[in-house]
Amino acid sequence: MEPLDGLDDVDWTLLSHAYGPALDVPGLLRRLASPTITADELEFVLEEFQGMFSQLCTLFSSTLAAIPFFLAILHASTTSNHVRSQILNLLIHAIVPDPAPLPACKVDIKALRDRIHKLGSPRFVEKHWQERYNTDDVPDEVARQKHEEDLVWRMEDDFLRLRAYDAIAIGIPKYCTLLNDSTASPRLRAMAIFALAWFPDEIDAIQPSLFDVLDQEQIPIVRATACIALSLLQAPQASETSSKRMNDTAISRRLLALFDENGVQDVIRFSCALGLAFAGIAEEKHIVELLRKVTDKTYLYEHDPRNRYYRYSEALDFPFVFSLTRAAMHPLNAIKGCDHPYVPLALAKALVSQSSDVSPFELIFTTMTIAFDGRCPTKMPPFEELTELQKTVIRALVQIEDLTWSRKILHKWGLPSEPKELKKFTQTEKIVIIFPLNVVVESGPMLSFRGSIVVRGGLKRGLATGASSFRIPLIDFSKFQHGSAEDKKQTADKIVGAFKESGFIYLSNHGIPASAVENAFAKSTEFFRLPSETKDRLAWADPRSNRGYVQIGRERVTQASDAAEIAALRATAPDCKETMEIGRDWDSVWPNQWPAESDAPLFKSTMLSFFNDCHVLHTKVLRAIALGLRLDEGFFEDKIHEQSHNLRLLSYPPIKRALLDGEGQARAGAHSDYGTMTLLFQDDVGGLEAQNPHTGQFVPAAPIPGTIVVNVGDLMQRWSNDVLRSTLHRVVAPPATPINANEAVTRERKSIAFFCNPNFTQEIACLPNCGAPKYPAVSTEEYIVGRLTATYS
Ligand SMILES: O=C(O)CCC(=O)C(=O)O
Ligand SMILES: [Fe+2]
Repeated sequence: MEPLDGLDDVDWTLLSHAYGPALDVPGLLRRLASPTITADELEFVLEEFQGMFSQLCTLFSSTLAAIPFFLAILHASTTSNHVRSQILNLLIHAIVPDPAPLPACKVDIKALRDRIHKLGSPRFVEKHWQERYNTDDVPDEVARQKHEEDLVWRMEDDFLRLRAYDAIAIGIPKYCTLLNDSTASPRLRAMAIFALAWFPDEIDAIQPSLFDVLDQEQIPIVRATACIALSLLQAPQASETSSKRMNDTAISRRLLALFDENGVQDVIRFSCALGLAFAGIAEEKHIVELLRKVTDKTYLYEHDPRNRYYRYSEALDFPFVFSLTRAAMHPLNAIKGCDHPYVPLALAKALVSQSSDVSPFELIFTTMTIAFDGRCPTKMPPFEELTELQKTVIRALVQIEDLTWSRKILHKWGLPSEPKELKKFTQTEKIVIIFPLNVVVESGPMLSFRGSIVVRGGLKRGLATGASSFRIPLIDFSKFQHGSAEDKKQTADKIVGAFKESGFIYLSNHGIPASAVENAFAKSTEFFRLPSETKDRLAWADPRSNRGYVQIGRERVTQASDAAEIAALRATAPDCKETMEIGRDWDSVWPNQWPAESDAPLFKSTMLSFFNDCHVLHTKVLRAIALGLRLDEGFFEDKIHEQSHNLRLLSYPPIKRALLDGEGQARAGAHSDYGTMTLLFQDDVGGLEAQNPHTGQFVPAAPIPGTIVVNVGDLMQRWSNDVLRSTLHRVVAPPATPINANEAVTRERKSIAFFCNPNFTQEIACLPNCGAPKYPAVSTEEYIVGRLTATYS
């Protein structure tokens, strides 16, 4: 049979993908099946499919229709190894939006089947209607039908995912035969193993094939991939009771034995440790193995896909992980310092010696979390009341040069972020870091704590594998506000799709008049031109208020020319910017800090009106998010109406190029925002960049006139159970203009950010339709105040 028999029997005009009707799908499939496809053409075709099918993490009718043809091409003898690997990658991304080596990333097929089954049960629609409207009445026929349509629409994603899952599962025997097909490349074998990991219901059929890989495979990374796949296969689905014992399964026994095998390669030992951590049965030696990867940049360096990222290449790296370090970090996060004190100590040591490739921000967070046994005290006790472990960790923090973007974390723990203040807190004039346990991870810990770690919670940031392109889509919001019902749903899906994938969108036709934005920028510019003394009188004073003028970077930096002075300034003030923070104006406790009307005419009224415009737009975007998550459109309304937002005017002064050339220097270092979402208005200078979570690369979010950049914040990521992504971003300097033979100056930049928050008393517990909760519920206040207090000190 030709692989594409039947392609023309499908009416592709009736089907759609992310970019509209699926008319181009048959042509692309033909090109993919052609044995003479060129490398460039293949790259194009794959990128198209990637975008259409999995870019938005949403399934489309054409995805389903294309699956049998993908399987046929996979089977065809004329298909190259490379195309086969790529097909496997596409197929798995269609059913597992974020395939990473974590049980939490599995699709919960059992729950999916249950949900769909329930919809068909007698009188389900009526019962659901009665619950929804809290009534004992019976819906009339029109109401019933409308409710049923609505339910079906809400479950469309579930239907498609389950059908896609079943369609892709048909290929399992084929994926298994690839494992000992002598013509299959190592990369293809690794991809086939990766594909097999997502079908726990078929574990009986798959396990023997993967055990064969452990016995016979020669290439270490392929064997290592099998270790991870096996542990994922046996990890319980979220809806199953986690009491399923995994310490005495054939798989766990295999991994335990392999870990200890003489002469086994590091990458296999590491993968066994990861697998045992999933199973909740990691012992100290396994934890140490994971710790080693986090604290030693060079360990397994050559195996880390992050260091050898080739798009669509046949390079042999882990199909599962984007970064081995991040994979290792995840189980470590669940450890308690009282059980395993060597873990936070080793992490603190890595922080000070900069021997980890994890950002200080994340490393501090994890180190502190572990040192405080997973709890963040509501009030930091006096230093002398802390445990020795906690003292050592905090003393280590004093040694870190750049704490700028770690302020949020330090404040969360009630610690001052100024190095001087922090030093004072530790009461040691001369800071000597003592690592009392002489933590040398390489040679194993000095203490012998026995215990296991349980993998809890989810993935902080995506570890999606494979070649995923990063787009910040431009979305026409008028289609949501004024379009047909269908337009509205599609726009909501696009927004949610993009928030799942990149966490960033551009919004055009957003409804805030251009004149309002222009006025806000004009008044902001006038404000920052005021003399320093005038601005200083409005100084930001209290973190709970989070209102007022903040001068962080200091204009001094731009004038400094003496090398020693520059170095000193760099150490203390890497971010060169000043800001003005404005909150809701009717707060009885925390008044805004307004300049006198005579100093800044119309500043207050302009900003208050802009605050309101932004609040209104943010409620509309949240309506779109609600729809896109298949919630009631008004779901968020009563959770956000108190307007606990923060309007921030930003001004980045012109700066000599040399000052921004140093390593890590940026106008604003990489960070994520902490609220639900941020509306960002920027001038035409540029410099904003968002991090592609798949590759770690920063991608410019260049200014597009008339649009607003909207990004998801940490609180929304947590609220949505990691379904929506809070993406790291930063501001770098655009090209500089030479001012003389030796020096160049970068233009000044203005931006306005509107940070949106829920009501402070709102409980943030996993939203409906977002999977099994990974995080305990917290109130907004509990979550944010620690971070809000931290904005600047
Ligand atoms: O100035 C910008 O464009 C971004 C500022 C930002 O990301 C922030 O203040 O959180
Ligand atoms: Fe930001």
